[in-house]
Amino acid sequence: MKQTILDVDLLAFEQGTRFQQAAVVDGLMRSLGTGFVVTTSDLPSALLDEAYGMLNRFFALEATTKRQFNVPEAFGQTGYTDTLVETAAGEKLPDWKEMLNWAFPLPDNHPLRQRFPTLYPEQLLPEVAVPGITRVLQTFHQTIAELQCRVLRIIATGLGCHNDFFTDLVQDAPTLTRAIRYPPMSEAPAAGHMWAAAHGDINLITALPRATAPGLQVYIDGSWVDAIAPEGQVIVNSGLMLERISNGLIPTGWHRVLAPSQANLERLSVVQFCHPKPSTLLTPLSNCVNESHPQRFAGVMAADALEEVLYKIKLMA
Ligand SMILES: O=C(O)CCC(=O)C(=O)O
Ligand SMILES: [Fe+2]
Repeated sequence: MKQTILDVDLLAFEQGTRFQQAAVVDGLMRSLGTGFVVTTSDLPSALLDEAYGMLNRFFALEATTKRQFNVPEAFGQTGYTDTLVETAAGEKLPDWKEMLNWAFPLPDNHPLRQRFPTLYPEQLLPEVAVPGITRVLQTFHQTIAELQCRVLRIIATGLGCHNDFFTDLVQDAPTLTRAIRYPPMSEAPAAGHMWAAAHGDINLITALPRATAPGLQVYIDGSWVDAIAPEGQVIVNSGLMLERISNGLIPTGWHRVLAPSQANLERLSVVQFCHPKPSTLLTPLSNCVNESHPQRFAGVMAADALEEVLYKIKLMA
């Protein structure tokens, strides 16, 4: 059967009849069989445009200025990451992209920060270079994080759990928002680099609002398909951690970012990786294990799974 990406109606789940709720859950689970689903976003279009405007100003700065916002010991979990650093697992060539990452700041003495300092670095945003950027990017982060929680409630229901199964797990987690600039391919240092080589994300789910240009492709039924988030909607893809928890029932959504043929085109995107707390033991849910689906994965701590991937993608040098 050909699988397709469906649009899931969050309000029908939250305010609809039992029958409507069941239809939403069913549609979401069918769609996530591809690793992807689309949903309406509460992100005001004006906020997204304001964020892209400020990010454009940041990425247009001199390379030496941008590098002042790099935090070497943060492994790409906050601040600026230069081009040609992140490398998809198993790939030889690094991606042709530069990034700014940020998360919700936790207090110094928060027990999760004390225990997992690598995953909770002191947040650094380029406020001095682009005044006002912190407020815009933090509002963006909060709005999308709340949207991801709403999607997770439907996923939890689809997995046969209480709809709040993920709510505590994502509280104070190192959920990360990432702005990416993909420079024109004509400026790449060698042939063979991609904007972002094929990969699955490590986290639970990732939200991808509209970008400034095409390029995102998703792997469905053995082929690469262009994916463009329509105005007012976000694409959500499932990550490796959700695949593990669901015992493979929800596969990881494989994707890549391929530059269109115009060699002088650049692209900006902002995506958010929704994480569980690093102390979470990610283990297949008993609901998802039966005779025809034997337990595929052992339990692993979320922090270990994340650090292993940060090492493999060359963020943890
Ligand atoms: O830029 C995009 O549209 C996707 C980015 C992405 O897949 C990632 O950073 O993991
Ligand atoms: Fe990704």
